[in-house]
Amino acid sequence: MLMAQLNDINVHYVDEGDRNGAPVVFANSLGTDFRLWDQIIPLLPPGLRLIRYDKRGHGLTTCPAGDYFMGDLVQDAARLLDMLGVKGCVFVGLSIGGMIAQGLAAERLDLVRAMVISNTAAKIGTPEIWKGRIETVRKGGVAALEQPILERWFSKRFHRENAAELDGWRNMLCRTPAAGYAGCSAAISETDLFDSTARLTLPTLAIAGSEDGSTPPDLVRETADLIRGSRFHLVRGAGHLPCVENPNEYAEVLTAFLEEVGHV
Ligand SMILES: O=C(O)CCC(=O)CC(=O)O
Repeated sequence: MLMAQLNDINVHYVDEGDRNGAPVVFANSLGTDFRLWDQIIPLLPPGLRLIRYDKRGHGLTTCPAGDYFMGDLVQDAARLLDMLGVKGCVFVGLSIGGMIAQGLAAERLDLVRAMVISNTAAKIGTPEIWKGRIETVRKGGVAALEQPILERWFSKRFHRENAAELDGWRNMLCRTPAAGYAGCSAAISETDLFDSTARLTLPTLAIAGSEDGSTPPDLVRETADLIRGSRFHLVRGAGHLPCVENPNEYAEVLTAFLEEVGHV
């Protein structure tokens, strides 16, 4: 097991593929760990260095008590990449992971040469929505929000046709520590990246899912439109986690982007 000892936390990560290859880094969504990308990794071209990690409060990474800030999450990513000696990666972030991507690109362009912002936005939800979710989770655990979250994460078709896999994602979600889910929710609640993202000029691919109940396509497109020259791809029939619902299409569009930016 790989654990990186950073400032105040230990981060669980995996560093696979070609250690001398061009680096691609993956950041997960709220309530998921780095297994989110399990189906994508084997579909990517050979020769890449593929790094995935569990953000604070998730997976095997330390789960501090209290509210987190987006700055903490961005610093964690930067410290991990510094520790691994990574420069000029393509950073792929989904939902809160996509917020981390935007924050990291704004602060550390030496680390990120291009980004994929998937099912995310410069601002997600409202402080009122997040306050309600945080209170519920701190009282009743993540399981108290399980049903509506799974409805936002996956299309109706996936719910109908993939009962066993859905159960696995439900388990991952419900086993997320309440403190980690609430801490990251507090970070999202306080985050509005509109101004800093509008100043970004790095190559960017935005991906949305047509059935996404958390970050609907229009919201993702609005953020993509802030970044000059960005591309937008809609995965039809998928919810908030298109890398799970349609890994082939997701890997295909990601590979095309990696080729376009000269990373493969
Ligand atoms: O998934 C995230 O990282 C945050 C967006 C969200 O609202 C997730 C959900 O629908 O529960």
